[in-house]
Amino acid sequence: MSADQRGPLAGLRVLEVAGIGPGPFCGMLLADLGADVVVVERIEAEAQGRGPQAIFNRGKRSVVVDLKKPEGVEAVLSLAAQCDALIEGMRPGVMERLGLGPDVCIGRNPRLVYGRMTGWGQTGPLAPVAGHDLNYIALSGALWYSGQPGTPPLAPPTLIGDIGGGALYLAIGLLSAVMSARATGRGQIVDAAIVDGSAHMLNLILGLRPSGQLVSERGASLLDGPHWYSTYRCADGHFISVGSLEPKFYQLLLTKLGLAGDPSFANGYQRRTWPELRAKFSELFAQRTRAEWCALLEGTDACFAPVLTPEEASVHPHMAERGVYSNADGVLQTSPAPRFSETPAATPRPMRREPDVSAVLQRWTSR
Ligand SMILES: CC(=O)SCCNC(=O)CCNC(=O)[C@H](O)C(C)(C)COP(=O)(O)OP(=O)(O)OC[C@H]1O[C@@H](n2cnc3c(N)ncnc32)[C@H](O)[C@@H]1OP(=O)(O)O
Repeated sequence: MSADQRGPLAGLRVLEVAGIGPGPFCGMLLADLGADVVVVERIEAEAQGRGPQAIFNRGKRSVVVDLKKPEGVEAVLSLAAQCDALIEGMRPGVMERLGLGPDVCIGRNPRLVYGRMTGWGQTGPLAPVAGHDLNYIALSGALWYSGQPGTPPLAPPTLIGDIGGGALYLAIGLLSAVMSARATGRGQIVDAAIVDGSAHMLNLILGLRPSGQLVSERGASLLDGPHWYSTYRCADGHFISVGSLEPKFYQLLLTKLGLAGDPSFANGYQRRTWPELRAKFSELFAQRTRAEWCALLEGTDACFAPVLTPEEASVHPHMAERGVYSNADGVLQTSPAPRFSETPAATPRPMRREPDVSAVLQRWTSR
């Protein structure tokens, strides 16, 4: 184990076949927490610069291998034989065609956890076709919930599908299967599909259906309709958020806004009042700048926060004190999460390219 592999996953060896989006993000998460992640890059892989790879490949090492050559496939099999987990995110069937399918890899290493990251999953009528985050969450039911009446659904770019429903579910799947392999000596395949993960994430809000707090009509549910759970534009064009879900916090918000005595807000929990009260809030919040609303509401129990850009977030006193963002190597990025009291993660360093596969094998077989 090298000195920079610090964190709760130190000693875990992961082989990542280079892909796009959720697979590499999962590899970054594991590397952030101390795993030794080696990426199998394509021959034409760009040199690591300040592109997107600079962040999601941080903390990893890489080797360039041509998987279209038998010796390249054999080299990757020799790495698979020495690691705990493998991540691949190609179209179903591609790894098998290359001679690197789960049967072959687990045949070489019975304890291997073989992680497969896709949008549609390994099975089902859509499994073989191309798609991206937005398509996967649209099909899963997770996209439907976003948006206001009369507007098309809006999803935070790739956060719900690629990251929430994809990379994070792959990570928990891999770590669960590694725990199981350590107990039983048997590895297995983890089929992490964004349609499964993003649908699974819906369970929290699906729980609101029986009570009628989640309904099919846009803008009429507990978390997309009320004026007290929304974002608003301020006088300077910036935005703020209020999320005063509980009556005592709503009352405080009204008091702070000077609306406690206004009878129209007294029934603010009744759905029929929401469109009118939302319009009133919009008018009110448009009268002052974001900074003025922060001065009035931030740091109180009114459940308020300004909507910040990542650059602004990085210097906000709360975020800065916790060191959530860093500017490592001149690239704005966020720090490893979550935090561990006994095995803190190391500060991520840029990916380093190994001269060849034998350099990795030497490290992986020397301990
Ligand atoms: C913004 C987002 O939503 S990101 C999430 C995108 N979706 C996914 O990742 C889901 C799973 N992946 C996929 O469905 C597909 O990989 C897609 C749609 C992303 C891309 O499709 P394609 O570009 O057609 O790639 P596909 O995965 O089918 O094949 C990869 C090719 O690269 C080749 N390849 C991969 N690594 C190497 C290597 N190191 N050396 C040589 N060839 C390589 C494979 O052999 C394969 O070529 P082949 O079909 O000739 O055998």
